[in-house]
Amino acid sequence: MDAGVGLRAKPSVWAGLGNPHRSSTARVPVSFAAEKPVRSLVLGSDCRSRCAKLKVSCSRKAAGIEKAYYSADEALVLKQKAEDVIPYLNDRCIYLVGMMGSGKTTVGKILAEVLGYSFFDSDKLVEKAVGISSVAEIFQLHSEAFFRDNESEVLRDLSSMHRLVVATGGGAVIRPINWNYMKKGLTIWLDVPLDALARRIAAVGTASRPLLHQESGDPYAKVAHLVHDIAVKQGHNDVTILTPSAIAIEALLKMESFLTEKAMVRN
Ligand SMILES: Nc1ncnc2c1ncn2[C@@H]1O[C@H](COP(=O)(O)OP(=O)(O)O)[C@@H](O)[C@H]1O
Ligand SMILES: O=C(O)C1=C[C@@H](OP(=O)(O)O)[C@@H](O)[C@H](O)C1
Repeated sequence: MDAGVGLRAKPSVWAGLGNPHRSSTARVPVSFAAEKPVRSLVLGSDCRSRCAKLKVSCSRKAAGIEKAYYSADEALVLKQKAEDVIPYLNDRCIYLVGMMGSGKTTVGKILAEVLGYSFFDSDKLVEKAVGISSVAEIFQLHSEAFFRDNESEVLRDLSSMHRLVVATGGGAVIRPINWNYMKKGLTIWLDVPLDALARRIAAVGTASRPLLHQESGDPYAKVAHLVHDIAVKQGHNDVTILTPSAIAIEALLKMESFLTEKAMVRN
């Protein structure tokens, strides 16, 4: 079942999902379908493809929130909001999508922690699947297409699982098939203005993000249109500077609002 939910954010407040080229109206593309629980999976098991195999156990693991400090007050709100949303989630997976540096990993770890979900970074799963330790090297030794093939395999396999928060790669939205996989859970788009993205990436360097590393000049010029294309299809939202925990709280609020609305429509 496909669905979407909208939110209007105050201009100075982080919102969520969508198009950085448009302003403060927010829209969260959310979709779901009933699934059977699966405890483990084989990633990239299709021998017809060029994708490698990887067995991933889906036991709960520490999310590892190294940098995402939040106050005791925020921790309380996070806990409370998570408790509100959990009954409506029905163990569905949560996928974070957004540009490189939009905070998918940082926010995803917080969400996983407070929801009691397992956190996965799809880039890391691709690295494991192909046995190469960085995305940059995968691009160098193979190609972007090879990386994308494996990314789709990973997302396909994750889509049969439950209780995961998945930080997808910035380019995962390029392939429509990936949206089909992500539709089985809730998809949250973190929309961050390009200048803020550029500042964050400049702070950490582009070595781990080969798409940006290859570019001279403004590294976002090449990929910004992708966000626009998806935003047109999915709606948009606005994000200004807020802490990762504030963003996680907002994401929980959006999920709750969407899921309770759906429950009311059904009843
Ligand atoms: N809300 C935020 N405010 C400021 N910096 C952030 C925020 N969220 C993430 N960051 C920083 O931006 C960089 C990229 O974040 P990350 O979570 O790795 O993004 P992604 O997984 O989308 O590539 C990291 O250095 C992270 O600490
Ligand atoms: O999907 C992509 O095109 C990629 C996303 C990046 O990850 P983040 O979105 O986590 O920064 C990084 O691994 C690399 O540049 C490839």
